[in-house]
Amino acid sequence: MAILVCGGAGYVGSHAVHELIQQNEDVVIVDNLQTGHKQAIHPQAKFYQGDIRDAVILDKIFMENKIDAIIHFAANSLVGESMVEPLKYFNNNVYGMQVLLESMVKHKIDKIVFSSTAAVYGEPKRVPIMEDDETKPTNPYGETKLTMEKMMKWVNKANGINYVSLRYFNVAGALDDGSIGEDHAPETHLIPLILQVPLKKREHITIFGEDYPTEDGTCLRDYIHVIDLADAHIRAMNYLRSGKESNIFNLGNGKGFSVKEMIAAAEKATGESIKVEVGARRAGDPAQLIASSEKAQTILGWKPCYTNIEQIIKTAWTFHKKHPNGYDE
Ligand SMILES: NC(=O)c1ccc[n+]([C@@H]2O[C@H](COP(=O)([O-])OP(=O)(O)OC[C@H]3O[C@@H](n4cnc5c(N)ncnc54)[C@H](O)[C@@H]3O)[C@@H](O)[C@H]2O)c1
Ligand SMILES: O=c1ccn([C@@H]2O[C@H](COP(=O)(O)OP(=O)(O)O[C@H]3O[C@H](CO)[C@H](O)[C@H](O)[C@H]3O)[C@@H](O)[C@H]2O)c(=O)[nH]1
Repeated sequence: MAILVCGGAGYVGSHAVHELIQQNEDVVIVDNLQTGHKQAIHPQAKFYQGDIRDAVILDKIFMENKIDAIIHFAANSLVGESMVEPLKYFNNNVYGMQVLLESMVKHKIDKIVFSSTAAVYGEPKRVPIMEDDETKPTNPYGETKLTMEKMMKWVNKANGINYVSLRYFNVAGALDDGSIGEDHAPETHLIPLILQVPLKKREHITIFGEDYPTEDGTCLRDYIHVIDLADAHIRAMNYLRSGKESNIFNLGNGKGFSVKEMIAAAEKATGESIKVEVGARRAGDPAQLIASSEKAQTILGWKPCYTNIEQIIKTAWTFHKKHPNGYDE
């Protein structure tokens, strides 16, 4: 039996595939390569280039392979873009989930592990955030992910498809050897943008606002290493395999780092000084997002291995030094 990884050529998906194959799982990938990279596809995975909104390709995959469970990463995930093109997000994320679930019902696949996000919470009323805290997304991206969670909830009741939704906080880092890592275009995430300065691809990093109600005035985020995240997906899949009920888990390290602390940590990790400018706030940024991952620790037995922020940044640095222009060059 194989695992179908939707979006396995992307940043998080490629690391999850790597860990699945390390654990001797058979992996099938479907990815339309809209943001994914051929070079990130594990050579031992069977790859179908296609779109999850295409029921015909899903039929073909389910008929040609014995699929035990699905891990679903395929989505659009830029908060800013979702504010200006919300329908693109509803189409790819929500309609994509609909076609995938319909196909799962048709082919009697009853397990799915889903990439959700801290963006489902919106502006948190308290930190650390717990899974049953209020969900009130402040952007269409978060709204689509919450809708996708609700679709799984109702399909679970009606059709018996069991799910685990993993609400990630800020994903960071790369495989230790730097063979795969984060390559988004445009890049919007803080760590790869900071690292573009010592790579001489960017003059300085702009801090988006230093007037937040935090100790140094910059936003606090909870950074979780992509390999710890991959491990959580495998645990979630095995949790479903053991017949346990559908569930939702936060995934983070439980500690917030400010933008200024991240820049200082990157200077230490790279041994280079990083030029900084302070700019205006970015619309929609909550002052702090910090996870309580207690539930994942208790129920999935998950424990992050990468808790040192410099070490997390170092793994990203190894990837970027090896691939200064991303995968394609
Ligand atoms: N990176 C983060 O910080 C973060 C945080 C929280 C949640 N997430 C979620 O994790 C998932 C993966 O994020 P990522 O950073 O790896 O993104 P990514 O863009 O690198 O990966 C997504 C992959 O899915 C593919 N894809 C998208 N739409 C598709 C479709 N319709 N059919 C087939 N393939 C399709 C893309 O080509 C890409 O390979 C996303 O669902 C995202 O919302 C990411
Ligand atoms: O050039 C930059 C880029 C980012 N930041 C700041 O750095 C922090 C982290 O920003 P990222 O863009 O790296 O990450 P976000 O916290 O905005 O977003 C992440 O968490 C979200 C959940 O809220 C979504 O899941 C999203 O996909 C995921 O990348 C924010 O305070 C942001 O304002 C800067 O100061 N300068």
